[in-house]
Amino acid sequence: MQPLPQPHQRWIETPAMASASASVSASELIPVLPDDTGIQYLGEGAANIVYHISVRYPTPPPSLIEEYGDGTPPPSEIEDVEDRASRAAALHIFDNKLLRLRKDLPTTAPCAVAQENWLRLVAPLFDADQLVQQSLVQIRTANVIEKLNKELNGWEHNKYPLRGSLRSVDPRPTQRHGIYLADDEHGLLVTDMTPGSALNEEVHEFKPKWLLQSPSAPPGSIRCRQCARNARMKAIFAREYPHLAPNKYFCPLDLVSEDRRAIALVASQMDSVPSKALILRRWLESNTLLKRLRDAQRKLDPKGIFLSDPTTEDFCVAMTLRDCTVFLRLSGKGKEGHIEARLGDLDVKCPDKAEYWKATEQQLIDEGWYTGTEKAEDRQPLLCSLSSDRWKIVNSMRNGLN
Ligand SMILES: O=P(O)(O)O[C@@H]1[C@@H](OP(=O)(O)O)[C@H](OP(=O)(O)O)[C@H](O)[C@H](OP(=O)(O)O)[C@H]1OP(=O)(O)O
Ligand SMILES: Nc1ncnc2c1ncn2[C@@H]1O[C@H](COP(=O)(O)OP(=O)(O)OP(=O)(O)O)[C@@H](O)[C@H]1O
Repeated sequence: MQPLPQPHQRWIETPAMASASASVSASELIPVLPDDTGIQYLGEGAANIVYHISVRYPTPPPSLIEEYGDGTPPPSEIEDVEDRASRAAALHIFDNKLLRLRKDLPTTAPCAVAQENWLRLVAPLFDADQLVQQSLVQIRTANVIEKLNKELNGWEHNKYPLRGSLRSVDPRPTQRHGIYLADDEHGLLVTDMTPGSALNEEVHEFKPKWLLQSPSAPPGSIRCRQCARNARMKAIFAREYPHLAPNKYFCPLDLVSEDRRAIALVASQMDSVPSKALILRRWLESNTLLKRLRDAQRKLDPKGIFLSDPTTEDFCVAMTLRDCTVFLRLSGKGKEGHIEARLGDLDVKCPDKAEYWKATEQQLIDEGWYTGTEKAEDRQPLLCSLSSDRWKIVNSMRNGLN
């Protein structure tokens, strides 16, 4: 198994990386984002910022070529119109795409490297229509990063909208302030999974996280890895904000359960509107995507962080699959309803995170979060599907007894 690059040589010099830069040097194959593209902030996570893009089509629209009709124009005009038509056709690659740009962090890789890793290590694990597709786009010529970083910075320092900005207020979550975009040659064009203009279309986004117990969880665990992590986070939150209700969460094992009651529960936890929960339930009962994701998580890390080499590609891809996002686009109604499901946020993790992964696991074990033996003052309800008390607690919560 080929190790991923080590910290001091991160993201360079392996054969895979060399082929990435080779493909990038064939830059004529990578589309260029036109200078006058409209770029509008959509959202961000810890590592990337995602933007809506609107490219400007040449005017008059190419359909005019048909409107010349019988009065044949001079050849130069025809050439001009044809030229514009072919430029417009080339711009269609930007249709239904978002622009995803990485933040300047030690754990993010240049987009060209991320793309090479995604193509080689992630895309083969799924069908094309199960993934948010991604491809490189050149952004250097349009000075995109400089402009966008100014905008991000401006939001933090100005109370009023920047000139030319469509946003009236800072859309960035406060905890994301202070981190900006990396000055890369490339960005990624990704399948746009935001709701379309069609009536009733909406998108549900969630992280399925660890769909199986952690291989290094202690014997007798009554919480799965994610429920252990969530219980710990809830306890920290409760100490800091004793009067606020914590975020709701669900047990990821329920997402791939064969028990219809567990699926109904998780669907209702994911969306409290009954009609939406019903759509989610039907999808959870019938989809093959999440089980495929679970099986890949198992295959790529059967031993866990303490017994595997966390710097291998397999391990890093397993961790990637434990932190990806599912986008569900719901359209239509009732039985006519359709769901398009795709996995996104599949940048192969950096092996530099190994110490963090080990420390996280050790903490969950040592503090008793897996075994439900956390300190009495931090005690959290045992809502994980691995706990035999789970239904009793769920029912008492439903009856308002908890
Ligand atoms: O450690 P976890 O399980 O809490 O996952 C981290 C995520 O936290 P979450 O629990 O999903 O809110 C975390 O997400 P947020 O910052 O909470 O949006 C990141 O995705 C992080 O990965 P990276 O540092 O961006 O590569 C994630 O780190 P790893 O997947 O590398 O562990
Ligand atoms: N293909 C997409 N279609 C629609 N929205 C998207 C898409 N990709 C990302 N987004 C939106 O942008 C947000 C941030 O994107 P993304 O998950 O790629 O960031 P990240 O930094 O990689 O996340 P993480 O914190 O998990 O590392 C998402 O939560 C989602 O709301």
